Amino acid sequence: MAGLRPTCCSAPGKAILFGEHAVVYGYRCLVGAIDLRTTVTVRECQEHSVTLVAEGLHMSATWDLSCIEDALRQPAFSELLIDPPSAVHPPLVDALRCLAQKANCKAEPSAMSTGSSALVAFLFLFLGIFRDHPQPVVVVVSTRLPIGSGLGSSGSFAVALAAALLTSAQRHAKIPLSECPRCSGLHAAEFCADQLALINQWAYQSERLVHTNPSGVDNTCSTYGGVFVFCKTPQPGQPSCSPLQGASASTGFELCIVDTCVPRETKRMVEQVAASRAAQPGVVNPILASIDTITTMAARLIESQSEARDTLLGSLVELNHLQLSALGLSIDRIEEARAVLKTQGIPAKITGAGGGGCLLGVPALHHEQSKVLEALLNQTHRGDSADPHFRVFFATCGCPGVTQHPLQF
Ligand SMILES: Nc1ncnc2c1ncn2[C@@H]1O[C@H](COP(=O)(O)OP(=O)(O)O)[C@@H](O)[C@H]1O
Ligand SMILES: C[C@@](O)(CCOP(=O)(O)O)CC(=O)O
Repeated sequence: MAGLRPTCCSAPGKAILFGEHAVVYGYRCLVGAIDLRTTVTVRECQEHSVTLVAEGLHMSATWDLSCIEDALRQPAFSELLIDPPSAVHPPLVDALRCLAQKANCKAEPSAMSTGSSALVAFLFLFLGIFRDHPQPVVVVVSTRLPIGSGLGSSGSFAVALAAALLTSAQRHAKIPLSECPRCSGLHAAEFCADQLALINQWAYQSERLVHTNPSGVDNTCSTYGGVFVFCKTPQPGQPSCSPLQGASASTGFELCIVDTCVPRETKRMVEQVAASRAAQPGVVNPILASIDTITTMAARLIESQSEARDTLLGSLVELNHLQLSALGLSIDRIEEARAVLKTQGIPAKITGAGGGGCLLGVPALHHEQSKVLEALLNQTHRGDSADPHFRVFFATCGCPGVTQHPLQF
């Protein structure tokens, strides 16, 4: 068989402009890929082992290759790990968790709980893609995204990893880059439509392992890039995506992001909304439906060249935040940041799952203004001095999706 092809791929994070949580229930969501990317390199390993180095989590994990080969002979893997995947069955999840625990792991104790779902996702993708010919590899993951903050770090991790593993497995990948007829004419860094669909399919199932019930917006945005309206369809993993038209969508636009630096887990926040919806459907369902109305209005506004656009978008941002807050997704620190932003005339809303994480402000400020804002936020912060500080930064929205890069040796 062909040897392992050393590979480097990156995938962007995402910012949900409008529609988070509602998107889980089949409503629309407006999302853009941002220029903070996760990069994955895959290289052959000299030892008889498989190693994942997750730099952002300060964690590394190694399995002896024979341990992986033994696992692959178990029915949970040989029968339930299908290529390409369309489901993650509970016995497979249990078997992946069990194998994750067999890793020789080096990590700060604080990274262990965050890291465990990363290990399960990694094993799912590695075993699934290399299932017939597991090879000794070292996989290194680095990211410019804050992890667990609402900017889609897990989706970009899954997409960059799936792309890098599929590319490096070459012979095993269903559509090797060099042999795909649709690829002729594409830039070397690009993937063709079939490859993107395959990457997205693997990444979506990987996201299901981390989040249980993801809408699929994060992995789809990291795969395809751009700015688009996303909606789940009854076919799992086959969403409807309508790219935004107009100048802003094609050139991209800047977002002002405020990170509260309060960690939270998407899975838990999604479960919280599901519990409220089950307890109070008559209250929660109309909120979700009205989020959809705002999402549609915002998409039309961004496409328009209206002079009043920023002002109108600002009021939609404000309204959408109040809806998310009514769903119980805000916390004191988010409201504290919003109050400071308001004094500067910047409407801001939760982006992503909420409960901590990031806010996005409209319109974006100049870089110098953002430093003043960051200082102001940290000065007026009423919390304990041991609390992490607010961070203010920029992201360009509308960036390219998953990409291959030349490998630096
Ligand atoms: N760069 C990375 N390296 C390893 N694991 C990652 C990375 N980024 C994200 N993850 C995984 O994704 C989880 C965070 O997902 P989530 O709670 O959805 O936050 P986010 O909003 O950033 O996607 C982490 O706990 C970790 O398991
Ligand atoms: C809350 C949700 O709509 C977005 C979650 O985004 P993030 O994982 O917080 O980056 C969940 C989902 O779409 O699966």
